Amino acid sequence: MESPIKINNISECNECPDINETDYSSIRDKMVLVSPNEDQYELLRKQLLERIENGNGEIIYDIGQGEDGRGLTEEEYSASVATLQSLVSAERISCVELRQWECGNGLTGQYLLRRELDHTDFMEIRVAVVGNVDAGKSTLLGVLTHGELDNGRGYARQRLFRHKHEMESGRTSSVGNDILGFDSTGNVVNKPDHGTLDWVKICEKSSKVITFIDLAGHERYLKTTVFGMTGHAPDFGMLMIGANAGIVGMTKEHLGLALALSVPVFVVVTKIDMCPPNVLQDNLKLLIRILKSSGCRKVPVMVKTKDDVVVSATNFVSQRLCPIFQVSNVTGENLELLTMFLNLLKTRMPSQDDKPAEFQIDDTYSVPGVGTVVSGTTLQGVIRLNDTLLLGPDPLGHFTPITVKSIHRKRMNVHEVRGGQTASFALKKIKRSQIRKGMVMVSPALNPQACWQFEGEILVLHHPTTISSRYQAMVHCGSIRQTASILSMSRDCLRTGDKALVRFRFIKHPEYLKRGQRMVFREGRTKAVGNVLRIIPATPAAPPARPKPGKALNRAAASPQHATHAHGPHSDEVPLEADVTSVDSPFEMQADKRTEHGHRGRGRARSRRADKPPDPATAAAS
Ligand SMILES: Nc1nc2c(ncn2[C@@H]2O[C@H](COP(=O)(O)OP(=O)(O)OP(=O)(O)O)[C@@H](O)[C@H]2O)c(=O)[nH]1
Repeated sequence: MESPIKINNISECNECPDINETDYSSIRDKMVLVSPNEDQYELLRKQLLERIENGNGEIIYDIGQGEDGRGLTEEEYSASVATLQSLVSAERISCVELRQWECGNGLTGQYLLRRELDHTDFMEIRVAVVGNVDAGKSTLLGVLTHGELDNGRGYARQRLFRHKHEMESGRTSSVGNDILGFDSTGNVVNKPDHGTLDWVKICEKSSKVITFIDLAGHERYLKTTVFGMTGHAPDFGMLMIGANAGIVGMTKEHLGLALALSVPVFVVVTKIDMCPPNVLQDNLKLLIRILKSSGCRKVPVMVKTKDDVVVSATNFVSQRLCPIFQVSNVTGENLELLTMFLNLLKTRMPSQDDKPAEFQIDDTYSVPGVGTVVSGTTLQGVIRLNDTLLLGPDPLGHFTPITVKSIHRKRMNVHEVRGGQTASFALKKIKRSQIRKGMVMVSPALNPQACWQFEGEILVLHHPTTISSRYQAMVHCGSIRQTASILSMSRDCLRTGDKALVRFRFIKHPEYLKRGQRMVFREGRTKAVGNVLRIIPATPAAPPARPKPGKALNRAAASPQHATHAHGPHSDEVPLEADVTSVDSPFEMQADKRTEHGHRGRGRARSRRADKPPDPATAAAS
């Protein structure tokens, strides 16, 4: 079948590297693969290995595609496949046919080439799962990871809930992780034993592991959901929509969040087994209209066949494409298409091994027999056992040398971890209370600097009235989640749709930020998104002096409208650091109150979290 989107030549695919040093022009012709001479065979081999290296261990290889648009005869096609198989046979690379179709009078095809990794290594893709309450998020993850269908009454999700109140209410409240492993030929390796999954076994058998970041659908837990989207560095977002409920509640909010953070999104419409066809069609029409609207500017693609899966997975990294799946967790309809798509996803985060190491902390633990453990994402570089990194910033903006005692990836003991991979580190000689989410561990070569203040360019997506100086809201940036107040801005006030250059100041402690990072600034339904443009480094140990009241501040004091947005104990002056740290932001307290239920639950049930890192025994052994 002809696919709706055309890929004419493999060199147009995103994973194809720039070919610079070696001249591969003599093997570009599709006929070379049919019967290469010795030199051409060697060039083909070299090019293939280079492409796999640049593709982080896997590529999709096209056979029979050329400018004449004619494909190959059956004999030529078989000969090409035989050459390809011979090329990979000596290299521990698997070769699996993805699709074959007629093109002109001939045949063309696509093959997945994936490097077989040793049992301690695997590719890692993170998928944030978002969508309104009851869209079927936890159920789909239960079905995908445990291989058993749902009964439509909450059977499959039971395995994923982490807290007693979640079991009782059927609602997810925390950020949870579930994994789905694929071997080098694309088969799912998850094999639950009495309903539970052994993560280490899955990772050992996998060449690729998808980590689902299961986020809460209820508005009450939005703060946690935003944290999941920013702090867990997802490669992709999976937006779930219940077929008969359609686009309701938080669906648009979650889609907007993914767009704001430039996370490519695919949509999964669930419950098609229980939805009247006309309702499904109406909801799909609305979804397509929203995706195509000027706010989203996506190209929706209905995924109905394996061909559609391959085409959409190959073009997905472009961010414009938005594949839409229609599935049932009860009958299993179309779940094989979704699984195949997940198998073909590629990480968006290159490992950048040559750069100094950088790791952002998204959680901390105290594990009996092991000590303090931090979990998070390696943003760049390589971190090895016994490496000494700088941990910080502490409340004074200092960074402390810290030694990595053991490393776990998905609960599996490893010797090193690289950019794009999540990990947990056991640390020597530090108390858990000295570490908080949002801190980093970086190579001393980076000479890290903490900042109280930074400038960002922001776009206000929604605010009921006007935002002016001294307005306070929560800044989400990577795993940083802290209330910041606006010190000054390039405009008098900001309304929905306005863009401005804004200077922020954190109210509790300094943070480690980097230029170019995406940020979300939100409080309740108010939301602004943007980029960090300039960091104003703090002088360690000396809290910043009281800022001089500037133009914007005087204006704020003069205008009653501005004054309504000024929060904190001193409404017409920016308080000293000591003042603000002693009084929590009313907004943060408000937000905390909203998530109180979830937080209490998290505290109580922390030891039962599925993503809790080490099993004390194994970690201690390392
Ligand atoms: N008939 C049918 N029922 C489904 C399907 N998917 C989920 N359900 C049911 O829908 C209900 C809600 O599913 P959940 O997985 O808890 O929804 P959720 O999106 O995770 O909800 P939150 O955790 O609160 O965000 C459960 O009773 C599921 O059994 C489906 O494809 N078909």
